[in-house]
Amino acid sequence: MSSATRVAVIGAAGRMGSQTCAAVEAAEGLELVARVDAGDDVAAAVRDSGAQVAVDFTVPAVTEANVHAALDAGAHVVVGTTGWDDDSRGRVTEHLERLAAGQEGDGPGVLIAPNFGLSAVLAMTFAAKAARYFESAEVVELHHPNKVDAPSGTARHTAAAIAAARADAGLGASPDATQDGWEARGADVDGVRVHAVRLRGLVAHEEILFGNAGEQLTIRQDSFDRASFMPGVLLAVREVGSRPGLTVGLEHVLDLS
Ligand SMILES: NC(=O)C1=CN([C@@H]2O[C@H](COP(=O)(O)OP(=O)(O)OC[C@H]3O[C@@H](n4cnc5c(N)ncnc54)[C@H](O)[C@@H]3O)[C@@H](O)[C@H]2O)C=CC1
Ligand SMILES: O=C(O)C1=N[C@H](C(=O)O)C[C@H](O)C1
Repeated sequence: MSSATRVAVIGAAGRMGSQTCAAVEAAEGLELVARVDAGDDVAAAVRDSGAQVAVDFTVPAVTEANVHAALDAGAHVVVGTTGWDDDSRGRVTEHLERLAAGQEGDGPGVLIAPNFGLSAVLAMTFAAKAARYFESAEVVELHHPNKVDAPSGTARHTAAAIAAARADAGLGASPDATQDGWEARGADVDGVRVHAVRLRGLVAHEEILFGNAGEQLTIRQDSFDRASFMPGVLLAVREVGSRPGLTVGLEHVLDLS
């Protein structure tokens, strides 16, 4: 029997899922054992294939249920799908704790990464470091028009990290004299304005803008091709089994946090 890590991909027919299947098939030490998509029984597919790691690239409405099903089927889980919040992450943590309590040794791991692209992870890390030094901060995310959610998971994660850094530094709200037309000022994510562009030709891009009197810092990253996400996905697949509990963000795996 092969000693390769057995991997199931959920959302296998989608843009990210199909690339992930190809990347797993081409990767040394990994074996693709299940392609799962809408209409399939996730728990049965993961259990029957003997998958050790399940990767979820589906849609926000179903990703949490898929994670619980894959955990119950005995797999570690890597998640790239967006739509997670404190409540859904909390339920996964409780599930992981229940599973760990019922077994010897370390329990399973779940790694949720809003973005697997190195340029995006670095941009978020740099933005979190820069945030304390600037009076103003805003985020612009730009994506292909087939994307179903806005703002992007990456932009939410970026804005939350900026907001936390600003709070730690004792900064208040960014200056903003707007009285009318708030709908044009983007979404409010933890007090940081986030703007979403949907444009044919784009894949996934983010610009983080910081301003002080007389100066500006712009951090920009571009994923021109979904191939850019694959090294991060494969790294997560290889690492998740040695990280019991819930990890949020590839920055922790890359030692950037
Ligand atoms: N973390 C990251 O680096 C990245 C995350 N994403 C996120 O990944 C998710 C998927 O993106 P795309 O692949 O572009 O979407 P997509 O729409 O191309 O693919 C989604 C797939 O999920 C399937 N699906 C729907 N319900 C299902 C269910 N109940 N069980 C199994 N499969 C189901 C669909 O049939 C489809 O094949 C989105 O949330 C997106 O924001 C996308 C790119 C990178
Ligand atoms: O839907 C996408 O395409 C992407 N989704 C993720 C997000 O919402 O941040 C990651 C990346 O931006 C591509």
